[in-house]
Amino acid sequence: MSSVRVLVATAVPVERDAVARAFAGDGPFAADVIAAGVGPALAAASTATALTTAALHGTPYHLVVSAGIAGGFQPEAPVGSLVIADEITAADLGAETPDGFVPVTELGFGTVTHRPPETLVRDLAAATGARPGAVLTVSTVTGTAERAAALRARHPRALAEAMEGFGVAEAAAAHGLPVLEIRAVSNPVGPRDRTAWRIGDALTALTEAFGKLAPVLESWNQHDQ
Ligand SMILES: O=C(O)c1cccc(C(=O)CC[C@H]2O[C@@H](n3cnc4c(=O)[nH]cnc43)[C@H](O)[C@@H]2O)c1
Repeated sequence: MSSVRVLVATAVPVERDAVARAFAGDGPFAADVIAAGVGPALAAASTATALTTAALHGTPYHLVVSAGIAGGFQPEAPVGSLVIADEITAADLGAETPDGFVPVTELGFGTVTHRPPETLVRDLAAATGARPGAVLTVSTVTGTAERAAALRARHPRALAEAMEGFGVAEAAAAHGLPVLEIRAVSNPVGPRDRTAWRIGDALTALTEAFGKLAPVLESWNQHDQ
């Protein structure tokens, strides 16, 4: 393979622009960055459309990345820090029962977790300083300490929650492609407090992280493909 082609799916245009800033100028790999929309369903639809279009044009992607800001579980993922998913899990895809939440997999359907390539996650974590761990995908932003505690009780390895990773991962899986999720923490997961958001700091951290991706992806391209 001559050059690795990467599709980065963010939710909104400010995230897309933060990632694209890191790719300004000639780089050793081709990356397209799209604002795929907020939430897992729109993210999945937009990502799948982009992947199919590229494949039909004879320029398929080799890797898909979900990226953007996220809520960080405290104290493991402080505001401004970076997280890379070693597990992308849909945390609210299931059924509420008298005995608690049951994931769809236990109801006999589908999947709730996608796992990014282990060595790539390890090498990107080392290159960017991102902490590896589970990143949850939710359709409703957590707004209470009780909900944050319940999520952590069900997912003790969770470092962050966001709203698109699982949708992007489902689209990648439908195309047989590996997926990553890289998030910069803009707010703590927990009680709603808009004064605690640090979106600018998180976007800066996102640009810095993507600026460090190239050598790792090149080496992955040569050795793991
Ligand atoms: O209104 C609120 O209280 C509130 C709190 C945090 C985030 C939001 C959003 O609408 C942003 C959704 C957008 O950003 C990602 N994101 C950022 N922080 C979180 C979070 O704590 N939980 C889930 N998603 C978050 C998400 O991926 C969306 O793209 C509103």
